[in-house]
Amino acid sequence: MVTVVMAADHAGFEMKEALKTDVEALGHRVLDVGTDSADSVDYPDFGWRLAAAIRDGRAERGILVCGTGIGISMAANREPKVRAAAVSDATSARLTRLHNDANVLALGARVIGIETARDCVRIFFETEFEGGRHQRRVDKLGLAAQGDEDR
Ligand SMILES: O=C(CO)[C@H](O)[C@H](O)[C@H](O)COP(=O)(O)O
Repeated sequence: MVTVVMAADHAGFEMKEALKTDVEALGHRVLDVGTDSADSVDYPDFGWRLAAAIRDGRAERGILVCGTGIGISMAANREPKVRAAAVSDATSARLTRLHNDANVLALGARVIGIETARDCVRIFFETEFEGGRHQRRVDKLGLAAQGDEDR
């Protein structure tokens, strides 16, 4: 069992509410940091709230929902401890666990339906990180951009 922090903007509110029961049915604890209605809000505020919970150790995993999953994951990924993947299909949900050790799943309520979202959530929690060559690459994700200035 892990604690899963969940956050959404107004576009993702309804999907976040629906997915809470899925997360609990998988045996995890939900920490809901809003939003709490379909009233219009700014997605960065909720991406940041989720990121703070991961940063402070109040949650090990997270789920984000906005219209596309993109804006809210961009905001959360400002925190180095967050590896949020915006995903629209089961294969991406599986591969982002296997290869990226994603700790946050970001979904788009205006892009996918609830059944696809449910599949992504289940696979996200069922799939273990593969490690090996992927560990070196994941370690680099925690660093500021750097490298060869000549190219
Ligand atoms: O952040 C987004 C795009 O990546 C989300 O889709 C937002 O939910 C969207 O921008 C909100 O738009 P709205 O017109 O204010 O509902």
